Amino acid sequence: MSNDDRDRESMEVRARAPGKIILVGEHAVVHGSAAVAAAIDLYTTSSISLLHEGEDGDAGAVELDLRDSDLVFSWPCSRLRRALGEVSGKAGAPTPCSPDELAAIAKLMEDQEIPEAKIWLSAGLSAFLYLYTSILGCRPGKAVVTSDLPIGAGLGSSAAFCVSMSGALLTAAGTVGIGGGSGVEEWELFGKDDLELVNQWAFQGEKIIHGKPSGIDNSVSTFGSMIKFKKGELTNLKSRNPVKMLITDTRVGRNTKALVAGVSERASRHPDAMASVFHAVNSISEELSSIVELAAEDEIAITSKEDKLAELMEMNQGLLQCMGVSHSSIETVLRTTLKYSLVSKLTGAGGGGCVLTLIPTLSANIVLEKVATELESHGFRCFKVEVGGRGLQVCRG
Ligand SMILES: Nc1ncnc2c1ncn2[C@@H]1O[C@H](COP(=O)(O)OP(=O)(O)O)[C@@H](O)[C@H]1O
Ligand SMILES: C[C@@](O)(CCOP(=O)(O)O)CC(=O)O
Ligand SMILES: [Mg+2]
Repeated sequence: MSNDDRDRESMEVRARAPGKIILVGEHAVVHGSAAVAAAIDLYTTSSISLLHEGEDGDAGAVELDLRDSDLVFSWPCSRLRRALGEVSGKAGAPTPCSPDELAAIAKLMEDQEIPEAKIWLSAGLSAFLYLYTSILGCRPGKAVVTSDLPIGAGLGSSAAFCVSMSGALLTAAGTVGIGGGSGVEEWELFGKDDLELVNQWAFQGEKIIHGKPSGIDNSVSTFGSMIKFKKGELTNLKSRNPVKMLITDTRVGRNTKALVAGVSERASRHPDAMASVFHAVNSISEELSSIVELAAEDEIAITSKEDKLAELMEMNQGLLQCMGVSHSSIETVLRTTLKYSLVSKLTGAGGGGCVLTLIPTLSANIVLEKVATELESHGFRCFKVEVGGRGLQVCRG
């Protein structure tokens, strides 16, 4: 074992990746339209510690500790090798998870006692096993995950999970680099090429969780800021006065994979009508991007920018209803905020989950308090987030 390998084994690597809001364009982005998303200051943090193989021939285990759920999962390395073969870990670009590999991972899930009420975790566990074994091989190690994000609520917890995990695993493997080792705990940023690589791995993880992701969530979680995203192409949107958003979590659980599949089914039943819907969403996203950029260059006044954003968000919400992804809880939030002349739209996959409400700069705090109180009286949870911040960050403990 080289000194570098020994150093890596004795060190814990932590990576944190933000959740996101989609301002406009969800679902349509899966079908090739543009969308606009921004990172938010709620993070998922993954840590990896590599462990030594036992002296007595015990190959050790791969452990995943999901702190927020109070659940620990463990797979003996010998069991992983039997199921997946002698995977040795991969330093470069990812190879997509093959159907055979996915079937083997599904079998490995059967060994775990996932509580019925938390069965949705199995998609995240499968993505973890794929990422861990593909990057590090079947060597022993321990991963710990914590998150500020509500899970399965439209704020991109699946992407933040895949990005932070890929970042931590690739750093532990020595594939992407940060200096580290100063003993002082501080978050560092990766270089562009390293971020690109992490993003490619995270996208493969998202595919296991979402089925057919557009890649917008993992991209904004990796690179941060506010972005326009279309067909895999990312444009950074400069934004001098970040928009202020109130987020309302309806607490109605839903699943992105099922909602994305539902929209695709509707599109195959009504191809022409849905193509027009996706086209309209594309125009909305393009217009919203231009307004954000003009405002960054002081070409339009802030109030005029906010009026335009509000109108475009309202139009996008109507089209999301056309796609069949709204929900009665979302409609309740829309009606409630409209009483205070505030515009809202669902964010993420919809079907429940979170709703965005644009907070104009000139709106009084008292209005914000009143609307939040009324929303919470319906059993919803409101919170304010900072929009457009940093993406993936890493620290060696
Ligand atoms: N911290 C986490 N630990 C384990 N699995 C997670 C975590 N965060 C997300 N996931 C996985 O992602 C799924 C939620 O993803 P998704 O339905 O896309 O909603 P969203 O990304 O909007 O939160 C969960 O059901 C789980 O499988
Ligand atoms: C519906 C979609 O546009 C966004 C899904 O976001 P979330 O997983 O609900 O946070 C799907 C995608 O773009 O991959
Ligand atoms: Mg998701």
